Amino acid sequence: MNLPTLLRAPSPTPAIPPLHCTKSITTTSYRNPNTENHAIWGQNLNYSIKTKQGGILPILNNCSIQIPSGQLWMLLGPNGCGKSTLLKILAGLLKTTDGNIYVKKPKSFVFQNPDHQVVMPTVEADVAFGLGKFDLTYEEVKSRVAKALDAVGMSEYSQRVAIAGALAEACKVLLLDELTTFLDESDQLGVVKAVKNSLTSSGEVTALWVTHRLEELEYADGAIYMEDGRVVMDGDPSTILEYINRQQALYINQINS
Ligand SMILES: Nc1ncnc2c1ncn2[C@@H]1O[C@H](COP(=O)(O)OP(=O)(O)OP(=O)(O)O)[C@@H](O)[C@H]1O
Repeated sequence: MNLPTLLRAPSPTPAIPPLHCTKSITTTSYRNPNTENHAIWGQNLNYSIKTKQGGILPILNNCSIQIPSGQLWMLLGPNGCGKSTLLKILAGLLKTTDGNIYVKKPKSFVFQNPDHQVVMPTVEADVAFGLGKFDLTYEEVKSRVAKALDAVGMSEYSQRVAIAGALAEACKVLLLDELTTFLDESDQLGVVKAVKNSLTSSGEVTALWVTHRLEELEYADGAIYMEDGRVVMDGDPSTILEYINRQQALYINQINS
């Protein structure tokens, strides 16, 4: 049995419906990177993949982004708009087709599923260690470990361990991909607060956090909204939230009419 692959159930429906916007609204204008004030900067990033049929599928289209140092920014947008791709490009896990990038180093990418970290969080594996002497199925071990972690209020600890691993490396930039997707509401807010506290106490770590959960915006210093492979809006989280709520209302009206 592969203990590190223990997974939690996926969270309920994403908060953001497939919105559609046809033009840029209030994106910042991007000049040369100010590396003193910005930890993350990307200009006109393009990324496409080759399809099995030999065609080209564009994923990012002239996508530009900049995040001030020492702040927590959230990256939002409908499913498939390119958030994870952008994050992986900033992390250096994917190469852009073209565009310019600056990301302060050291940087670390924390995956949605903590089991995908290169250095595995050992929380679940440690809890499961004593179960080796029993003849249990994978599902039984998974369920016992989940219940035991729940019982001591540690369900969200794998994510925290993954983040701690990044902080231990003295990372200047944390790139966090939907960390709270597998967590319930109380664990979710615990992880957001842990990241926010780490940033506040260090003063020099910058984090970009991909999320679908609008309630997390409360903890953000800034937010970016993407559609169709590009940034359409960035800045104050409450302005982004108003925009998303307006678009959601329009979307619901459209499907009801
Ligand atoms: N290797 C790949 N092969 C085919 N399509 C891909 C590949 N990688 C990404 N895509 C497509 O690119 C688009 C953007 O993917 P990405 O995962 O970046 O979106 P996302 O905004 O993070 O989505 P989600 O919110 O659902 O996680 C999606 O339509 C996805 O299906």
